[in-house]
Amino acid sequence: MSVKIAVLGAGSWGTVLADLLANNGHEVRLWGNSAETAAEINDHHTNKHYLPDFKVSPKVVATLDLKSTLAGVQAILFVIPTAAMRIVAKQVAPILAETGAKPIIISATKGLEQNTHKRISQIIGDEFPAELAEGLVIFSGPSHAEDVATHDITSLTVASQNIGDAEWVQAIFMNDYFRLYTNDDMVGVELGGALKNVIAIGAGILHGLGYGDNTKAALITRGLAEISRLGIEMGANPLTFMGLSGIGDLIVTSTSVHSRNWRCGNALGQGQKLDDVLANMGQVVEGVGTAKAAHELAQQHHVEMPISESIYRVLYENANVQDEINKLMQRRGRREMDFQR
Ligand SMILES: NC(=O)C1=CN([C@@H]2O[C@H](COP(=O)(O)OP(=O)(O)OC[C@H]3O[C@@H](n4cnc5c(N)ncnc54)[C@H](OP(=O)(O)O)[C@@H]3O)[C@@H](O)[C@H]2O)C=CC1
Ligand SMILES: O=C(CO)COP(=O)(O)O
Repeated sequence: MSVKIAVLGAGSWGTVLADLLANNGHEVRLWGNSAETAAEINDHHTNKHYLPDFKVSPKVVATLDLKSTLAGVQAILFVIPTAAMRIVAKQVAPILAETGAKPIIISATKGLEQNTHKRISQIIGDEFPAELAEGLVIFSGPSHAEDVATHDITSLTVASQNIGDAEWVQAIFMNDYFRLYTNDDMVGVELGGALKNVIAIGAGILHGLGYGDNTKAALITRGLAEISRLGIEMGANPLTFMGLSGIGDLIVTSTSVHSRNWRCGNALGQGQKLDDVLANMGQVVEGVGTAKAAHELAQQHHVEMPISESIYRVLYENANVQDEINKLMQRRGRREMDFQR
């Protein structure tokens, strides 16, 4: 099966996924907002700012015009930062309405919207008619663009309320190094993908401070406990957090030098200022915005998320990291498997 697909977002993940789809035999248009990047991809088959050593398939066509990018496509893959999701969705929806096209919408974005705390599926639900939004497929799991670029074996989750749409997406992406599993738990898959970024900032902080492997394993495991606690309260299937979009993504993001969230935390642990770290990253660090949304959601749902709350205070209230670690260690003793509030 060969399909026509629009990939929206010419950053690191969008570029690698466009390349993978083109190599799978699909017709791919990669839309971005930078004329310079589009020219570089079309003329030199590189995107050096985002992926310095990567050669993009010459079959990927980079575009700047959204209307022509969307013409005749069977699927649209959003791969832009959470902060741009609603802005771009508002540009896409009227173009589809004008032509009556009904492509499958896919999102590989991981985050929660600032102020509303909405998941990506809820933003899509606000901006697109129900018949399109209901088939949305969420694409999530342990997958650094840098590793997929070198065809490292990678497994992900594709979640949809409409499992037939998830299976269609599974089929167009799978190849000998890329394996996808379907899931119908949108809440669990989306929350796992968003909230792990906050814990990954914490893992980076611990590394930057010189803590060892025991500490990092404790953070990851107790981080998963609090992600699960909020997720269960918000209607997720607890088992989803044991899957690729849960523990899988939490492990990769909390242990890899490729992770922007981990690198942000590492720099903070070494004493750098958040504003400087973000200015120097040159790429999105989703966990910073998500930490605020997680803090607000935890309060709203009366769920204890002590690690995420500490990271929130470090990021937004200039709290001292060592004081926060001490506070976490001095909490009263708990039962391990307590997923109640
Ligand atoms: N990188 C990875 O390994 C993975 C990333 N993800 C998720 O994918 C999403 C995108 O991440 P990633 O590709 O890494 O991000 P990058 O920071 O590498 O790139 C972001 C891209 O989005 C573009 N963009 C930003 N705002 C707009 C807008 N309003 N209109 C059009 N394009 C816009 C940027 O354009 P410009 O260059 O002009 O600023 C840039 O091309 C994030 O939610 C991330 O968590 C998920 C799994 C893996
Ligand atoms: O989600 C990711 C890997 O699965 C990418 O993580 P970072 O955004 O921290 O680089």
